Amino acid sequence: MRADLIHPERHPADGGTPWSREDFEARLRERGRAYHIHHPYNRMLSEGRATPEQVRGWVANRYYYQIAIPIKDAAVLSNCPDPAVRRGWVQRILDHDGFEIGGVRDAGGIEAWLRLAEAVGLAREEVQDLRHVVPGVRFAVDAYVNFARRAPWQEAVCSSLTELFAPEIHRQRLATWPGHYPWIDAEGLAYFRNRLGQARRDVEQGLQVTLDHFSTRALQERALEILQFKLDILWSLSDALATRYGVAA
Ligand SMILES: O=C(O)c1cc(C(=O)O)c2c(n1)C(=O)C(=O)c1cc(C(=O)O)[nH]c1-2
Repeated sequence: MRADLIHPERHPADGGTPWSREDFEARLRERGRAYHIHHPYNRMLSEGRATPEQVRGWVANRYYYQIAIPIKDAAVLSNCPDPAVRRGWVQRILDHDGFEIGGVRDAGGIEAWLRLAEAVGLAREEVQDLRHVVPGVRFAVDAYVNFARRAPWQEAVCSSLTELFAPEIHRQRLATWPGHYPWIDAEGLAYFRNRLGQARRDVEQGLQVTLDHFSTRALQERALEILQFKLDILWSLSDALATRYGVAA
């Protein structure tokens, strides 16, 4: 992990005039230009140039990210002393792990991802035992979880803000995959549909915490670095997939 991400004291205490909330948010959103939606592996997937093996490789490897997310969110909770923030944040764990409360049952995002895996022709067992997960994906995802464990909780919250850009990539899959990949059972795409609403709610909370906490110019610049670190994690994950499965020109 980059030393400056775990040692905030290496940044100057006063980096100048703080940006307004609107300006700061606009700068965070502007980082979407480096989102993995622009990675060649994702472009291949969304433009219909992926083989079944390349689709399956992506789904099986992304499962490792899916199962890491609630562990990451539990790390945020464990570092956060504010019950009001925890009350909102705990919902993320339920979103992914599912729940059964008062007769209401939701199978959760990990189960939805396994259904996606089956829809693309993978057996649950070969996804759950992680046999397809390549080292670069493991390292990238583990870096995210480790950052959330060790950083102040507000920084871990900030690192989740790639979710600002996630609804667009989910919408892109919903719009393009059925036409390009008719061999995938459309029911398997439910994960992406479910995330549209969940990500919007997540982003509201994550953005609130970030805009409140990173209030000096030096902190705001640090927030941008943290977001870039997370963008790099997702980009590296796709790089590792491209190395393993190739990218069609
Ligand atoms: O499919 C994607 O491209 C994508 C990206 C991201 C992201 O930007 O981190 C998330 C998700 N999906 C996702 O489904 C999800 O639940 C999620 C949680 C988080 C997070 O950092 O807490 N990111 C993402």
